[in-house]
Parts: sequence; structure tokens; C-alpha cells
Amino acid sequence: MDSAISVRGLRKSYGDTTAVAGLDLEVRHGEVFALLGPNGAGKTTTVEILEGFRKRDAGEVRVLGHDPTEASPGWRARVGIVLQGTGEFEELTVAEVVRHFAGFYPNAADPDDVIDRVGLTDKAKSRTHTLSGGQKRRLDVALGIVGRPELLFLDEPTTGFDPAARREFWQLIRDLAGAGTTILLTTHYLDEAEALAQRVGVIAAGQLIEVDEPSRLGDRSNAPATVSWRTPDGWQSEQSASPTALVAELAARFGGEVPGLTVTRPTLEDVYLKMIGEKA
Ligand SMILES: Nc1ncnc2c1ncn2[C@@H]1O[C@H](COP(=O)(O)OP(=O)(O)OP(=O)(O)O)[C@@H](O)[C@H]1O
Repeated sequence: MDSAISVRGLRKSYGDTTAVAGLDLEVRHGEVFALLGPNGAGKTTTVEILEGFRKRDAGEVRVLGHDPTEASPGWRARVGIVLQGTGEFEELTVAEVVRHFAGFYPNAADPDDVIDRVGLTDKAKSRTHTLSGGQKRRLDVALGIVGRPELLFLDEPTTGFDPAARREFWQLIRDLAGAGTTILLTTHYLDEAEALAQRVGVIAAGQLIEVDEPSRLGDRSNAPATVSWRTPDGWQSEQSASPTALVAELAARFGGEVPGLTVTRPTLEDVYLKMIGEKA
């Protein structure tokens, strides 16, 4: 089956600065794919090329089967983009802005339903300049999904959200994914990538250096575990490739409960930081 996004050898420079240096990427239909990478790695440049907002210097790009530089209105209607900020509509209410945007699409969702899904029903009659930062981001999301896109681009969607709002937003993303929407997410929150994405790709210095499921990235699932426990002299830890055997041995040694026992493996953040550290 064709990929929703297919990129081969993508390159883009700004003067002497190489932003994207031969990047390859495949995003399957219906998956949530998270792009991770440090500041300046080339994520925004890549995503804006895929959205048809920037021209590339070289490489092949297909988004829903089309080259974004030749974007037709029909293609645009199938692609949802969550932009940051709706400053020009400050005097309109939330409901008015969402209805206005719904008018751009041939097959728009019901605006009231979209407002409800992003949790802004209480604010539907408020002017947008009175919204909090997190509420403005929810409105941005509403505008990105009102056209019922097949593919949704989300650039750092939960920056500024409180923890409860983030969980609600994650549920919205899961609902959209469950309904078959393909989602390309950029985020600096590793827990967000882990919670939402089937696969994550790490960009460093303009190239995709690894792609895998979050639980397997950097061979994380095979990494040694750290087993820690308390002894009369203080804490002790040991790295072990077979932590179950070590825990059994400790249980025998202590004759039952091992004081303060924890078994941990590297987190997604641990493997990610190691990966981009090696690349730097
Ligand atoms: N319009 C521009 N003109 C000149 N240089 C640019 C422009 N846009 C981006 N760059 C440069 O290209 C490189 C990649 O930037 P980009 O915004 O794609 O990174 P990013 O991975 O999205 O970073 P962040 O996580 O900080 O958003 C950086 O060195 C940046 O300074």
C-alpha cells in the first residue's frame, strides 16, 4: 500500500546553513508518527516542506500521493494543519472562527461538535483574545481538524497545556487516530511521543537517524536493567541483562521481601539523549 508520506533524499539549505541534509521518511496510512529532535535539527523545515509551505532544494516528496509544491485545493482539503495562533480573528468568538474555517472545506465537520471535542464548549461565545494560552492551542487544533483531514500535521501541539489538558488532548488524538486519521506529530515531550505514536523518528543535523516503535528505540527493550535495593549500609544497585534471576537471588538472600526493590530500564528520554549526544 502507498505511504501517506514518502520522502527520499530531501535537502534544504538557507544560505550556508544546511537545515535538511538528505532525509528519508515513510509515514504509513493511519499511523501516528512522532518526529523528535533537538532545536534546529530540521523538523519544522521538513514539516513545512511536506505541508507545501516551503520549497525544497532536492529530493522526492509525496504526501497523500501528490507533490506538495503542486498542491491543488482538493489536496489541501485532505490535509489538516495545526497552525500556531489565530491573531487576526481576535474580535471573533470561538464559534465564529470555527464556523468561518468550516466554510473553506467541502466536507467539514459540525463546528459545535469540533468545539466540544477540543473541550471549548464553555468558551464558544468568548472572543478569542480572551482565551488562555492553552485554550488558544485547543482552538488551533479545532481549526486543524474541522475539515475532517485524512492527514493531520501537529507541530508541538501541547506546549503550554496543563497536565489535565494534555491528557484530554491525547485522548482527542487517539480518537482521531482511531477514526483512521494519519498524524505526523513533532514534539519535545518524550512522554507524549511514547503515549501517542506507533513509531518515532529521531532527526539530528537534518537527517533521520533512527525510526522505531517507542519501546524499541535505541534497542531499549534489550538494554540491561538496573536493579536497586536497600542494605543496612545504604543503597546498592547492579546492572543486569537478566534482572529476574538477580531479583530471585536477592529474594533468597533476604529470605523474602527485598527492601526498597526497584527494577528500571532506560526511558525513552535516556535513549533519545544518548542518540542525539552521539550524533552531536
Ligand atoms: N527561514 C530561515 N532562514 C534561515 N535559516 C533558517 C530558516 N528556518 C530555519 N533555519 C535554520 O535551519 C535549521 C533548522 O531549523 P528548523 O526550524 O527546521 O529546526 P527544528 O528542528 O524545527 O527546531 P526547533 O525544535 O527549535 O523548532 C536551523 O539551523 C535554523 O536556524
